[in-house]
Amino acid sequence: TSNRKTHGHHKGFKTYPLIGLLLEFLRNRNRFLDWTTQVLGDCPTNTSAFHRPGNIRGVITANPANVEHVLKTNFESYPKGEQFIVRLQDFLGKGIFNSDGELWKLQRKTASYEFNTKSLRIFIMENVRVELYTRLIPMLTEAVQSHRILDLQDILERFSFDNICKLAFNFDPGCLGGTRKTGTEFMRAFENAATLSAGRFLYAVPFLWRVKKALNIGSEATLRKSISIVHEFADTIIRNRLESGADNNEDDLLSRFIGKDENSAEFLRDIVISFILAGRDSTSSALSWFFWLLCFNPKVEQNILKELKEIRSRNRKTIGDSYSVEELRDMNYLHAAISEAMRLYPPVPVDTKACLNDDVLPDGTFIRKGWFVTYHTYAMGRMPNIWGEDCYEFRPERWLDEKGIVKQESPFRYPVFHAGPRMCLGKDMAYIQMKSIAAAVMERFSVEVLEKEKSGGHLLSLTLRMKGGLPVKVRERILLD
Ligand code: HEM
Repeated sequence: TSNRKTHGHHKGFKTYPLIGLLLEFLRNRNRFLDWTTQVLGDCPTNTSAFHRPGNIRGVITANPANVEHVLKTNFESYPKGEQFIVRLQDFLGKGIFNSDGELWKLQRKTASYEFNTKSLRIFIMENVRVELYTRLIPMLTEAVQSHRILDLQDILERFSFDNICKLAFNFDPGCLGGTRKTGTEFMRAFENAATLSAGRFLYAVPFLWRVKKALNIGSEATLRKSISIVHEFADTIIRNRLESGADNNEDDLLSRFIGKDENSAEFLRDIVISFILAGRDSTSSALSWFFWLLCFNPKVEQNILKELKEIRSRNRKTIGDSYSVEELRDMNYLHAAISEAMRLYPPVPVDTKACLNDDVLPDGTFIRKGWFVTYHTYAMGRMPNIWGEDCYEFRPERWLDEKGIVKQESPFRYPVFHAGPRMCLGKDMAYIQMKSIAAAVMERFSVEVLEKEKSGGHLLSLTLRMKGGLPVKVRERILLD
């Protein structure tokens, strides 16, 4: 770190006359997260202005007080904003993930009510159980027997895509080990639509995508095609459901939204797609990094296995039984280890809002109306003033109190699930899913990451994914209960 401080007197992002940050932006585009983490770490309040041509100006921050101000205290002044909404509109329409103001509030109200119902939790638990026992475990068992190398990230992405489609509109695409071709096609189209929409933020010339869209060429042509596949697919399910009229009483989110308000078929599609996007590859991202980190931390792995064993023996269970919600809740160490993995590798590493009024952030940084503000969750996990000098170490213990119970962390210091009125709705569901998968896999299999020193690079789309996937070999784990 002393080395970094000798770079010069200038703190923050360099600005060149005329071309702004363009040179540095282009040079560092592929290592955006680590570059910006280093710059913010060198700034006195971990906050810096950012400017690149096309009149893109804003503030990037890794400061908890600023995050609280933007996400909560002054929430009304920092919506998603036009820049965000315009780029994602073709794909997401007016869904919860891509709306502000009244439109957002309405969907949020229905959704937060439904996410707190017992019936939804039971539905989620059952979906996870079925996917684990009929797909994931058989697939890993087969890989043990055939010595096959697996891409664990791909498998986890398929798992969570199946899961979120069940939750959203009770459709099982069968992406993991299924034989349904249409399901996999839907997943691919969805992935392309998400990645290419996000790609609209990365143009060196910000509005080039509009030109390509108007001409329907290149990535914009692919995007249009992917979106139409996704939309047609969702429309068919929704039309059938609407036609079934009074019979429509399923446990999924679609039914819950049909039951609540008079929503048009198109709006229902927007709602469903937003939920699929929100719940799609965040848990798989978190778990991929979690399994990767475990390979460097065998002691943590042992501690998790010990905790699982205690829970099994307390509840007279053996390996092969599934865990209840209460048992999952008792897995404090596993919870801590997953939270710790997401501290270092947050599934949503940076997140941006628009600024509606001139304002001064709590640390004194001025921000002008029309600028953006980005809070940098990835950098925040690597700030010594938040987590201490050992912030680069993977240490689940930092999450536990003396009794071994998980401590609540301030969402402004750890905005992995966002914070304030727009905080993630799926947090509990995500932990249920991640803990169920981790427990079921770890007590049956040992996972060996291949080329573990080489892996660990990341790809940036809307979520943080591992470059080149996560190639692993699984072996049967013999545990003596
Ligand atoms: C480890 C897993 C997850 C992480 C780290 C995560 C993180 C986040 C973050 C950072 C946001 C804020 C995005 C923004 O508006 O700028 C968000 C929003 C949201 N998340 Fe999650 N999420 C996870 C899993 C899920 C799951 C499984 C669901 C299930 C459907 C879900 C549903 C949502 C919804 C609906 C929103 C939008 C809330 C709103 O705008 O009011 N999330 N999540």
